[in-house]
Amino acid sequence: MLKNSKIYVAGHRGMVGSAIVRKLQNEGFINIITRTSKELDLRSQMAVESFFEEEQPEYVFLAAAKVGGIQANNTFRAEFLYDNLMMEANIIHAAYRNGVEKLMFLGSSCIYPKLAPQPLKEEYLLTGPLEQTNEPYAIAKIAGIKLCEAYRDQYGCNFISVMPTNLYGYNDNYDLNNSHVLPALIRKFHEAKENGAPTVTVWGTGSPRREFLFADDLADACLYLMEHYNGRELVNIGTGEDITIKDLALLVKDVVQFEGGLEFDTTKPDGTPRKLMDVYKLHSLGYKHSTSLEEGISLAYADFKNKIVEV
Ligand SMILES: NC(=O)c1ccc[n+]([C@@H]2O[C@H](COP(=O)([O-])OP(=O)(O)OC[C@H]3O[C@@H](n4cnc5c(N)ncnc54)[C@H](OP(=O)(O)O)[C@@H]3O)[C@@H](O)[C@H]2O)c1
Ligand SMILES: C[C@@H]1O[C@H](OP(=O)(O)OP(=O)(O)OC[C@H]2O[C@@H](n3cnc4c(=O)[nH]c(N)nc43)[C@H](O)[C@@H]2O)[C@@H](O)[C@H](O)[C@@H]1O
Repeated sequence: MLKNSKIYVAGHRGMVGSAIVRKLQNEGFINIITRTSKELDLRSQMAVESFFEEEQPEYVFLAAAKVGGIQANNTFRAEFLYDNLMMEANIIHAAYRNGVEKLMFLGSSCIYPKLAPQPLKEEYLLTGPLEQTNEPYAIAKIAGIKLCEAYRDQYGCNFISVMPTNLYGYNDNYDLNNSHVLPALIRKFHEAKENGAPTVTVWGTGSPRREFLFADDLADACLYLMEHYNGRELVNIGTGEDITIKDLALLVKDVVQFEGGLEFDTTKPDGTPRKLMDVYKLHSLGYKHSTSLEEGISLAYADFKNKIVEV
């Protein structure tokens, strides 16, 4: 990408999209185009085609999606399947029709089978049944991967797919019903501390393991791979380290300096027991994350506190 290349970041207001825009700006890219979902509903094929015909982007980061944690995925199953299918199909097809130089599709670690061997290698895709709570979302993401592969095979498009692990960071979603675990715990511990509550409720048993990558590190990896990777195969993006939900909760408790206890609500689902990414390919391509979980949680917590002050 040249500094004046026309780069479209779909989903620029989201946690990942905003991190990618921040990284592009910091690297001196001066021709970044964006649209909010109100300006451009990516589920509309006509609107997406008109946008691409008019703007003719050269590079596309496809970071727009219907995104949420385990409860949101399990509640809004139709929306997670339909919205994500429509957005990716419209953008990928319009990118092909308008001769986009290169497109990056963002999938997710939930595409891998629920009980696949750990750590998850890219070739484990479609080798077993998926986790039920986020199967619609995972199916949509797998369809996005297959679209990129098929457009490469049939039309020679340079469309690449990357699979991020669980993410957190600036501009995260802190809605307790729809968010992922880490932002939810940050908010719960903060509010418990402020309100003098004796305990914080953690969903599930606390025994599942999860891997967490700081969103700005993901953005770094996305730019690195957009510049250096042109392959057909998936690339996992993660830290290669995971932690139990219970130990994560204790870590957040310490960062927030909450002095009460934990309670576990086992009426809530645990989801996949473990989904640790094998990051050998990413590392062999020359990229490794830089933000530790402890440091990242402190940064995310500071951002959360700034946001509630803003409100
Ligand atoms: N967060 C994670 O833990 C995680 C983990 C793995 C992979 N990912 C992937 O990373 C990408 C970004 O995730 P995120 O956490 O940044 O999500 P996010 O914060 O919820 O942002 C999603 C973005 O998508 C846009 N969007 C949603 N529906 C749209 C529509 N119908 N038309 C146009 N834009 C629409 C939203 O735009 P507006 O703000 O303008 O409405 C928003 O900016 C997604 O592909 C997700 O699957 C996320
Ligand atoms: C990367 C993302 O992974 C997601 O799966 P997944 O990690 O289970 O999604 P999370 O919602 O982050 O849940 C991870 C684990 O944390 C537990 N957990 C504990 N307390 C909480 C809480 O207060 N809120 C939430 N949300 N969880 C909590 C939850 O039960 C589950 O075992 C997929 O649903 C997404 O689609 C995406 O793929």
